[in-house]
Amino acid sequence: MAMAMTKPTEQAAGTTTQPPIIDTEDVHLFYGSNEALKGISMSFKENEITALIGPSGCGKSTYLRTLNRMNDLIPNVTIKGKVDLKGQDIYASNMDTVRLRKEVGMVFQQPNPFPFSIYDNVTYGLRIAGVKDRGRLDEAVETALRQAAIWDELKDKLHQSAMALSGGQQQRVCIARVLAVKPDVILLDEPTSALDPISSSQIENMLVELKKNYTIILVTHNMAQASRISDRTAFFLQGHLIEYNDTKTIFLNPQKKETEDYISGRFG
Ligand SMILES: Nc1ncnc2c1ncn2[C@@H]1O[C@H](COP(=O)(O)OP(=O)(O)OP(=O)(O)O)[C@@H](O)[C@H]1O
Repeated sequence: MAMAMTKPTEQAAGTTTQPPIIDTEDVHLFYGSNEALKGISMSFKENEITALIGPSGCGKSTYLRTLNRMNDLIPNVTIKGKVDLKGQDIYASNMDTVRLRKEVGMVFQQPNPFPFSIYDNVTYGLRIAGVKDRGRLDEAVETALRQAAIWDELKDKLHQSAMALSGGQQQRVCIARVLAVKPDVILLDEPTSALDPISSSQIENMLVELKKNYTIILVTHNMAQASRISDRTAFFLQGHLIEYNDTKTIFLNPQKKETEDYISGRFG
């Protein structure tokens, strides 16, 4: 299929002069010889939610993982192009990837709590960073669980196993675990697709609250979710970024035929 190759970043740049928190340019990613990302240029503004949408296999998760170098953990991956976080090249040889993944935290599709207590899950990142002060850890647990909108439900069972919680509660604990290390950016890869509608809606409401303090980038197959909570939406197809714009424009007035076909359910 012929892909329109206008530079989508320019559509999304708007008139603000605030520099993007993440800026990516011409990102290519190969799994062996399979080119999964074919030159992605897009940037993200602080305190916004961006949704990445597109049919299965179009490269959304792969692109998300380039933003905190999670693809480094996969063998035979080659990445070309630029990914800057607050003006710093995250692929520079001196980049501390542990620190990077604190600044750009990640939440996965399946809730993945550690087989520890709720308290130990939320304090995990702080404790490996050497924080031992009980008062500081207690405060961090309360703050993160409040931000994840689950403090009231869990405050009396912090020392129970996180594995015994429902899927929706586990996912909010996983989000609290990311929040506890005070990231700038939170990447979420289909965070509600394994959850029931009530848990999904609690997480959506939480994300809208969180964007006051964080930049949020979300892969979702749920177009209603993208249109409900995101400020901007990026449509991917076959490793290309087809269109990136305000969410309203993408859903109500898409500029590209491929986007229109996808959001109207004509393919994918
Ligand atoms: N670990 C991997 N090793 C090899 N190829 C991979 C790997 N992960 C993804 N791919 C390939 O890269 C391409 C993009 O996959 P990716 O998972 O990024 O797509 P996606 O849009 O997130 O799909 P989905 O919505 O189904 O999760 C696909 O062709 C896929 O098979």
